[in-house]
Amino acid sequence: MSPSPSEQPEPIPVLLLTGFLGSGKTTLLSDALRTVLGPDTGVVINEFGTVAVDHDLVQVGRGELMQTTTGCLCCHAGSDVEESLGRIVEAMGPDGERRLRLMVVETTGLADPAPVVNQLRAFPPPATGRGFQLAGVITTVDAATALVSLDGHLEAAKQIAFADQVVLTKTDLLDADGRSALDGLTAAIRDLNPTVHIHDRQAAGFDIGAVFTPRGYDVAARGEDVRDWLALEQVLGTADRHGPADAATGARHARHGGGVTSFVLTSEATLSRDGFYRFLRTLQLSAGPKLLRMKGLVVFTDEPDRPYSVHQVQHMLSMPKPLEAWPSEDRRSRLVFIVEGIDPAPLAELFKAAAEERGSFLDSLIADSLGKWFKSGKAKT
Ligand SMILES: Nc1nc2c(ncn2[C@@H]2O[C@H](COP(=O)(O)OP(=O)(O)OP(=O)(O)O)[C@@H](O)[C@H]2O)c(=O)[nH]1
Repeated sequence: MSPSPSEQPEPIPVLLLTGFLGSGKTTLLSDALRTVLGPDTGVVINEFGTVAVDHDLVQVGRGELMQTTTGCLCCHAGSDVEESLGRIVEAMGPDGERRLRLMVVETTGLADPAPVVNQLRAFPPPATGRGFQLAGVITTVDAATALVSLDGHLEAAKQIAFADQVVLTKTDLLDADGRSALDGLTAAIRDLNPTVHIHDRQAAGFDIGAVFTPRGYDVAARGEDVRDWLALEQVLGTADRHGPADAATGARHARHGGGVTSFVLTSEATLSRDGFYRFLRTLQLSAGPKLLRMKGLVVFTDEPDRPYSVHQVQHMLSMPKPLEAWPSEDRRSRLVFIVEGIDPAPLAELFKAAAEERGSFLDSLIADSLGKWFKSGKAKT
């Protein structure tokens, strides 16, 4: 028999953390875990590719409180969110459910929030135990690239429309032109979501605790578009909108972004540092807006005991940064790419040549690859 409402314990609040590719979700979450979220917070991280990297970049040592899912949550919302949250509760042991204060679910940068929000709102009260309740949607917005992302990707707009808290990131990277464009970006956010709270991650008074405080999530406060999208999702269900994976590369052909694919490049062998830097430079010079996101861990031959994290978001490349230690047993170099119209095969060749530092071969490949990328039938002009 279900417990009566007066006996029903408080559900575990769930915060949804979303935001377009590379907008700073994992960085914000890591900071929150370090500063304001205690050991009573469970975390589910969903990644687009087949190889999880964010899990390694968040924090070492969260053990059973961390679950990673690959494949896109918005395509498998039903099973994945509930199962992952349930696994965390289970792993905490008999007393775990009572001790959990909060769950945070980080989606992929390409996730459509509508099916995930629908799912989180629809969890029925459990026959026993606490169950889960959506307690807020936090969306990170990259001040340096958001206007371009909003232009080409409906998901970026939907992520803002569903938020009750928007966190503007990377305002520290803006030059004078970027600063003056900031008013335009704020206006675009307000157009999509007039009542959202907007925080600047880099402002002196930024209150990360307030952003990660569970609250009620009121769909009625989010506007008509959000209500329509939620209703539409209920009709459409969670059909696989990313399409089948390519058998050879594991690349997935997404219908979300019209030709967005993901693939991963790995190397068991350590990489030549010079070769890898040339590989990065080539990417930055040639891929342009076709490269939506690249991230991963690499290990260099001259420093085999320490991995480096590497990030590129559209044209913005962050140089590799050393991590203090290996975050897991997996000691391969691995790079996850999310691209729109780049053929993975020449990129894989280029990466291999870089790893081996085949100098002149690398140079000839660079020239070849550029040609292949831009001649590719899949490439957009
Ligand atoms: N300068 C600066 N860099 C930032 C800021 N926030 C994030 N970054 C950097 O932006 C890059 C991407 O950050 P992530 O936190 O991995 O972004 P993400 O949204 O989790 O990325 P995906 O999960 O791939 O969509 C990393 O190199 C971060 O260090 C910020 O406020 N300022």
